[in-house]
Amino acid sequence: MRHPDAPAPGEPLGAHYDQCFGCGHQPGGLGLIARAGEDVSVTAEFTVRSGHQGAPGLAHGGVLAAALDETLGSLNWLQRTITVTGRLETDFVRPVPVGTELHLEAQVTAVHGRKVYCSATGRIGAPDGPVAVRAQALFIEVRVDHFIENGRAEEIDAALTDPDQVKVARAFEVNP
Ligand SMILES: CCCCCCCCCCCCCC(=O)SCCNC(=O)CCNC(=O)[C@H](O)C(C)(C)COP(=O)(O)OP(=O)(O)OC[C@H]1O[C@@H](n2cnc3c(N)ncnc32)[C@H](O)[C@@H]1OP(=O)(O)O
Repeated sequence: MRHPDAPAPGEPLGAHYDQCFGCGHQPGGLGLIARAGEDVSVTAEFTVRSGHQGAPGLAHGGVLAAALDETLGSLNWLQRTITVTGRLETDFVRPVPVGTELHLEAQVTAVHGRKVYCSATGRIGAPDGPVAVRAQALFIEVRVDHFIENGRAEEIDAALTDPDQVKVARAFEVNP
């Protein structure tokens, strides 16, 4: 399951796309930073900012689901495949105040053909802090054509001519 050329445990994974809401450099994004873990697992952190609020002083549930989704999506780096979220089931266990550093971890639990089953947890304040959110997810392996055929032409054209982006696509897809 873990690809032999996967980043070593502890290695930062970087952004799969600079404009990504989760891991890219978007001013209103999550700014989530993920690292490779042991086997097929990752850890990640993101700090809840005022622009992430739903109720006063608390993180929006959709933002927390996005953080889980992004962390789960980072598992792509360890498998060297491209997968997208097919199903994401989320448990919101505790409210998460603005200013919280959320510590996330995710792992692959099973693979059946193109289907990758995985789970994730987000904890408040520390890797062993109280559990705030949990997710069970199904990711489906796709080819790079999934993006080329479905993405807006403007961004696709820019991505395909960006050497850094092409390098990322190659790092995910062993047989492009
Ligand atoms: C230039 C590129 C750079 C690299 C970019 C990296 C990006 C990384 C991004 C990471 C960012 C973070 C992550 C994000 O935010 S990813 C963004 C959010 N996700 C999406 O946009 C995905 C939208 N959905 C689709 O495109 C299609 O539905 C997919 C591709 C998922 C499947 O359609 P496809 O036609 O291909 O396959 P299939 O329908 O034959 O299904 C195949 C199998 O899967 C099973 N199944 C499917 N759905 C479900 C479900 N909901 N529950 C249970 N099972 C489900 C299905 O029964 C079948 O099983 P079986 O019959 O074989 O047993």
